[in-house]
Amino acid sequence: MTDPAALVDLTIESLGAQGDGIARHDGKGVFVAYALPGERVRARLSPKGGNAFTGRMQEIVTASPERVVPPCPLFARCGGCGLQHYSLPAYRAWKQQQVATTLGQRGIDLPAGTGMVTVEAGNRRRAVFAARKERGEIAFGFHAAMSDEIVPLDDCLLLTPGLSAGLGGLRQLAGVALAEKQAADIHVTDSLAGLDVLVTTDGDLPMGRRQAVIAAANAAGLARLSWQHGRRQPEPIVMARVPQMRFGDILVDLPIGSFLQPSAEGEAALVAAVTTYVGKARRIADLYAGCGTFSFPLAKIGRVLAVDAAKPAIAALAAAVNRAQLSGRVEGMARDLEQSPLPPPDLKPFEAVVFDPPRAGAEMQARMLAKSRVGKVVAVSCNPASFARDARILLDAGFALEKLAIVNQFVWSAHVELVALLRRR
Ligand SMILES: C[S@@+](CC[C@H](N)C(=O)[O-])C[C@H]1O[C@@H](n2cnc3c(N)ncnc32)[C@H](O)[C@@H]1O
Repeated sequence: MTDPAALVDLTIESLGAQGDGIARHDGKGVFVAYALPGERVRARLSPKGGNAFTGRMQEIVTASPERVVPPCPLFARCGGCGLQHYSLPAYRAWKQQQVATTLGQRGIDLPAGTGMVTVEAGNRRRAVFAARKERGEIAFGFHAAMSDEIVPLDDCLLLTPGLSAGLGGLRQLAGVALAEKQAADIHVTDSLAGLDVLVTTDGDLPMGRRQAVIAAANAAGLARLSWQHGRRQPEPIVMARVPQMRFGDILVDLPIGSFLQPSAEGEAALVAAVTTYVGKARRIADLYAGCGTFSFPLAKIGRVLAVDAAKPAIAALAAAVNRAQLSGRVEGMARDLEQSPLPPPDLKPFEAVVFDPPRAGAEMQARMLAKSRVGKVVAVSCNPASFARDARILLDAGFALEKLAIVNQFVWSAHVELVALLRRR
């Protein structure tokens, strides 16, 4: 049996779903972060639980020809990116292969012509930063990989220019907002009106610090600053301008902490695939609609019912509908689709149904769609595994997977987004 602290030489056979190199040792899998397929590496083992080891890489004995110099000096310290050391063509081919393998495990083949759109770095318009105050000093940046350590950040290649330019002001804000030993997550969206910031932490913002926080938010030019203690209602602290986004031609006021696709370019690619796949339809249901990312572009095709569990998102969508005098064209409905998926009678009016659930997928709704007479389903997913499970339900009910588009909008990470057209045969 291997001494778990032993140094061993390993040959990396493949990359796992999280982007770690995978080797075998003593009949067990070894996961080695930052190692690439084909490489020979020297690693120190530690048990990972189950039938696996973690291998901490000590040396690259033989490097892959696909290994490149990571563009960011913080790479492998900062947990924000996992795959900057892989050449772009190899990285893209691996992502496409990941989707093919995950679907293959459910007996689903990639349709002919499946392509991938890649979003360039420098377009991430949403990010969550970590901040903590220790001995009067503020640490502000991203967490190190699988660690509480905060890697300080002056710039980041992933972020939009607006987010990058805001980093100094956000650090100053965290410095005056947090008490000694207090930690916070700082959620930032680069909206059309400027930065929309939500601080989530384990306490209220006390009166004694409030004026300094308001001054720091104004000095940083934030559009809005909100504060959330645990899971309580977020409280707006500063509202200089209403943070808005444009979906199709329609301006929507963003609710505090609401979902938004991570980049405008990724969103445009998803919207293009969704509207093309829907094609012609008089009535469309947009399930897991958020604030209307797809609903408003789809409203140019047909009448849209937009459904989401988040009441603030549906209220924001409804307000935008009223302002744009789109009532009759787009209707919002707040509903939990996991607890109460739309049943076949409610699905009857729709010629096309779009769904874009969180990572867990839309299993209950897929079961209802399988029993319904809806002819066209367009599935958007950030998790190929739950997509494959839900698609299998539809395929078993007589749908065919006609088209698939992969959107690589999580640059230098192992994540992918995809859009699929399933049509009832
Ligand atoms: C991946 S986001 C997609 C949102 C929107 N389609 C977009 O592109 O901006 C998933 C959405 O599902 C909603 N959601 C999560 N759980 C839900 C549930 N059980 N029922 C209905 N909606 C849910 C979230 O509020 C969120 O808006």
